[in-house]
Amino acid sequence: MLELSAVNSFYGKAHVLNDLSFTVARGQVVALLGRNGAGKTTTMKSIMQLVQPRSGKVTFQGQDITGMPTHKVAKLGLGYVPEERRIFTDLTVAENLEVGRQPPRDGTYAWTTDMLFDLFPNLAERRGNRGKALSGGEQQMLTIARTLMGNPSLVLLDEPSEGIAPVIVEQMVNVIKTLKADGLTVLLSEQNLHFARAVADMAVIIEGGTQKFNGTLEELNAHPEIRDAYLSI
Ligand SMILES: Nc1ncnc2c1ncn2[C@@H]1O[C@H](COP(=O)(O)OP(=O)(O)OP(=O)(O)O)[C@@H](O)[C@H]1O
Repeated sequence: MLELSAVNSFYGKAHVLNDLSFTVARGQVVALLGRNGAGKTTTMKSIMQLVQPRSGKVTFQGQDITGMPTHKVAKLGLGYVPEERRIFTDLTVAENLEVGRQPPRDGTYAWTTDMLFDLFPNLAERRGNRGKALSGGEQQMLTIARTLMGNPSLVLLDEPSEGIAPVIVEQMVNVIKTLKADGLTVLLSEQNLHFARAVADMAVIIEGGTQKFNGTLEELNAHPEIRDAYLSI
């Protein structure tokens, strides 16, 4: 469904992604793992074309999206939840969701606010509260819910468990499992192997923008030396 082929991305002269190649198959949850500064966010941005790869190719549903403007990439059905929570603090939870509304595409889920409130009960309780009244974890949930209002077929989640309370992390695990059961494809970046183990089918590990591992979580579990070399536990 999504394929990166020999992607090289730079910030000025700094070469941050080196010949990165991996695929995300329809219906899979893939975890992009690596330490701080490994290049996870740059990979997400290179998929969304917020950073345009200098060479290599990004293909989504068979279409080459390399160099395409980001808003067009989003229109094709790629939803992006960046690491920094982007909600409108002066709008209510319900209003924030409305801002994200996009017409459904063929074959994708057509989310309604009621469906999202079922998925995120905390947000349902706080639907009339302004964004600024929410906790960090609730803001993270709202950012995800708002992205789902755009009816994406693939969601990119950049470090969804970062900086949120353990009880909310457990809810996030359930949300991702539900999305997978509903047929959504997910690529998430994580430093937290525990979280990845709970939700992901496949793991891609990067270090210094270079791929070090690509396989199932079972394969990764069978190789603790890879985990020790490239991940902080
Ligand atoms: N706007 C930028 N300009 C220059 N260098 C950058 C920029 N953004 C990131 N970098 C550098 O690119 C490298 C990869 O950063 P990136 O944010 O992709 O890593 P990451 O794996 O997502 O880490 P984190 O967990 O900190 O988000 C790092 O060395 C970082 O310092």
